[in-house]
Amino acid sequence: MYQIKCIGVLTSGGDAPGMNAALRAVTRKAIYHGIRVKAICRGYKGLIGGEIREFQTQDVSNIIQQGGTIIKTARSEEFKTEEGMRIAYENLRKEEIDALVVIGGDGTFTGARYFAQEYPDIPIVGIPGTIDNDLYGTDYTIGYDTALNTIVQAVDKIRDTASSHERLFFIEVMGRDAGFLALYGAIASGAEAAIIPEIETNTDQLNELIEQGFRKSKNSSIVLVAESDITGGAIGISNRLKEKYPEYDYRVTILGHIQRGGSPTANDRILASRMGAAAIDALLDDQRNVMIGIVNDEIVYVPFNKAIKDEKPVDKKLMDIIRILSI
Ligand SMILES: Nc1ncnc2c1ncn2[C@@H]1O[C@H](COP(=O)(O)OP(=O)(O)O)[C@@H](O)[C@H]1O
Ligand SMILES: O=P(O)(O)OC[C@H]1O[C@](O)(COP(=O)(O)O)[C@@H](O)[C@@H]1O
Ligand SMILES: [Mg+2]
Repeated sequence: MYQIKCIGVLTSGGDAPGMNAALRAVTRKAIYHGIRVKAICRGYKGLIGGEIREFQTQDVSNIIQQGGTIIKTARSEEFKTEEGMRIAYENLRKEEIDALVVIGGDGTFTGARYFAQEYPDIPIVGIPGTIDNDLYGTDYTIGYDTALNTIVQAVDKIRDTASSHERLFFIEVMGRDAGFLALYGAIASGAEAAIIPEIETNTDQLNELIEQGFRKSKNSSIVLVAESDITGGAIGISNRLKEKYPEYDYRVTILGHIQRGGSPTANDRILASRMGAAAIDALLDDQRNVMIGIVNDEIVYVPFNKAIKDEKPVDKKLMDIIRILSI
């Protein structure tokens, strides 16, 4: 069996609270096992650019509570090319890195999978770091819980104005093409509805809300809308409302990047610590091209192709909960 002597670690794609906690766990667990650690700055972009430096245990001191990622992140078009991948591989060889831990989302794992096909001698393990929670094979991704809590805090504040002015608010949350933040954010904030891309009857959802529920017993309403071309986002939905029901006094709030920042919650720190340690265990166990997942509180290994390609289902019954609890 080939023994891993040095790993590279990078964060890639959108930053997520808890990425630093994962970086800390990967670094310390590797060093604990006598493996050297090299941090690659700015994701695949920095791998191509050779932005690589060795980390000691003190390099990850005092970061468990910090949002963002101290080793920076980036989205790299060059890594999608043959030439970009070749340069990346040469840099790994030059640095004597013989395995890679990538912390990111579906795009990061797609890149890792193609890279592994081209250069199979470098085992890669992925850690799911994205607020979107859109990866199959894991109940949670790092950053999702923090983003959800940020959404709830923001909606609580907006509700003050909604109820004082007796207004309807459409609040857009992130998620790319996934509705987890909108759906669970709606339940946790007591919103009257969630409009998510996984349920394609958005017009019906809007009509149902307005005709059956809205303003029967309340003078204000909050609707969480997942960003997506399918939903049209909060602006798209509100434009449709304006056409059909011009009498409503409504406002649109797009929460935007506040959802990506801030100190990670205890849950995200624990998840990141467990997943970071598990990534090193996986490499020691000769695993390759797998994402670390968590299912029913147990660590699992999910092949990259499954994590990326398989649809992660949302529990549509939760829409009923929102509807029933907002009568
Ligand atoms: N098809 C691909 N081939 C090679 N690399 C890819 C591919 N898709 C994504 N990547 C790499 O992964 C990076 C991060 O992906 P992105 O979708 O931006 O974020 P996330 O990993 O958070 O989903 C991209 O900037 C690119 O460098
Ligand atoms: O910050 P950017 O580059 O505008 O990207 C916004 C996108 O990144 C996210 O915040 C996180 O997505 P990823 O984790 O896939 O990068 C999405 O919810 C959002 O659509
Ligand atoms: Mg993604």
